[in-house]
Amino acid sequence: MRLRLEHPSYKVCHTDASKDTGLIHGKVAFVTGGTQGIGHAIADALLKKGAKVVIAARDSDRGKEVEVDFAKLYGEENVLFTKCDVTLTDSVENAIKNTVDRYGRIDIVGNNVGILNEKDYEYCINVNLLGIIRVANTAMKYMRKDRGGNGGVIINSASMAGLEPNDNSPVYSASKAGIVGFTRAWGYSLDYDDHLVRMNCLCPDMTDTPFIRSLNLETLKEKGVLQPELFAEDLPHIKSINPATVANAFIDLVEDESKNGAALLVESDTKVRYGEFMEY
Ligand SMILES: NC(=O)c1ccc[n+]([C@@H]2O[C@H](COP(=O)([O-])OP(=O)(O)OC[C@H]3O[C@@H](n4cnc5c(N)ncnc54)[C@H](O)[C@@H]3O)[C@@H](O)[C@H]2O)c1
Ligand SMILES: CCCCC/C=C\C=C\[C@H](O)C/C=C\C/C=C\CCCC(=O)O
Repeated sequence: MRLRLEHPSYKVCHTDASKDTGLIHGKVAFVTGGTQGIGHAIADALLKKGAKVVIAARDSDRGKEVEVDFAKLYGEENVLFTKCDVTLTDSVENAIKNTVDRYGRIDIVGNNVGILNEKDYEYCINVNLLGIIRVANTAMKYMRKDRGGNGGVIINSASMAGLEPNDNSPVYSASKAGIVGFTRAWGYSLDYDDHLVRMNCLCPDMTDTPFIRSLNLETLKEKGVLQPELFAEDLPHIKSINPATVANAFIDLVEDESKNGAALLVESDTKVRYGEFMEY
């Protein structure tokens, strides 16, 4: 049971689509897992602010549907679906190459894919942690200013579970804590002035997406979650966050150029704040 006190540094995060900070309008974004849930909300928020968005996902049928839907709203020149499985290096390289072939550059990465699977822990780490590293390292090659890119920002989807123990899912928690460490280490990189790529992460609490909606006693057992009965009982009582709130936090991390190596905690629809870490 978590004790959630009012924190003095809660901030208001709302996307003003008409405000042009010069960091999103006309820029090129690559969003993994962009066909549903948080990734879809991030893609939508970026398109609203005038970015060109490449949606990278495994399911081509769903991907093409989402491409058509977004094209109707934001113009077909501004959206592209590309097939991508984040566990496969060739697939990630191909998806990022498709992005650069179509739009000539990458400025923003929504590095968002993640799953829950305590049973097949190697696969879970492969998707959640190695997948994030694979996408970030591959995008970096095209984004780094010192390698011919334009700099930019990579935002990794971690979780509150990476900061406080999600006691039902230690492997998931470990993968997300790994993402927080990866992000913070990049944020401290001594050659930032050369590469000019910021890296931040999002740490949302339970968010109302197909991922969370698919959880019930049977699926929790299938995924090897600890004490599934206890958590299945809790699930209907949890108030999930709106994915649009998480997308607004994402936009904040892109537009606030002072943030590098930061973790933005989305605790509820009204409680968003930056994580505070020990300084040495
Ligand atoms: N929903 C939450 O409560 C919550 C809270 C905190 C963090 N997160 C994190 O946010 C991210 C998005 O979560 P969501 O709730 O929108 O999930 P979701 O399952 O609804 O969407 C994730 C998408 O990623 C895709 N995907 C899975 N494996 C893939 C692979 N190998 N390659 C490419 N795509 C793959 C899925 O098919 C799906 O389309 C995840 O990293 C998740 O861990 C979610
Ligand atoms: C009711 C729990 C069902 C199992 C959920 C499993 C994974 C969810 C992953 C999301 O990323 C959730 C995000 C944050 C949860 C973080 C910490 C939970 C701490 C446990 C508690 O509430 O006491």
